Amino acid sequence: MGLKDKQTVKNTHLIQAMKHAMAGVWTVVRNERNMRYHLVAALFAIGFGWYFRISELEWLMIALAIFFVIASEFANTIAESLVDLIVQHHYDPLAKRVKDVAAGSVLLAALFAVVVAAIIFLPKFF
Ligand SMILES: Nc1ncnc2c1ncn2[C@@H]1O[C@H](COP(=O)(O)OP(=O)(O)OP(=O)(O)O)[C@@H](O)[C@H]1O
Repeated sequence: MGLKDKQTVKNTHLIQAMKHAMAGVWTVVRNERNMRYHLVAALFAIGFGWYFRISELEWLMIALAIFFVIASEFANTIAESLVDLIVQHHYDPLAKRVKDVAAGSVLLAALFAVVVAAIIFLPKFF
């Protein structure tokens, strides 16, 4: 059960809903190249955090940055998919606007993550 089933009615129980949600997560990880870069960056941040024994507050900021980037990438994928569904790959200035703004939100989230990582880790290196 997942993205490939033909269900179009509401989920009837929690397990069914969870399976569809997990299929959604997997489809983003599998299909979005940028998502894989985000996950590698997150693994590095977690590795450095473990190595430098960062504080609880620093872990919270790293977790916030990681989830913010991932959530933005999901929103970006939703926007791209909806645009493609609506315009079917025909050029449309509004489609461009939606996709560019969605991509911009991922860029801003990634910048936030870089700033958080720099504030936490740069002093530990130098
Ligand atoms: N239907 C369209 N009409 C107008 N411009 C489009 C359309 N589809 C894509 N574009 C332009 O091409 C760019 C790339 O679109 P695409 O769907 O490949 O997203 P993407 O760059 O792969 O996003 P990401 O890298 O975040 O996965 C968009 O940001 C937009 O500027």
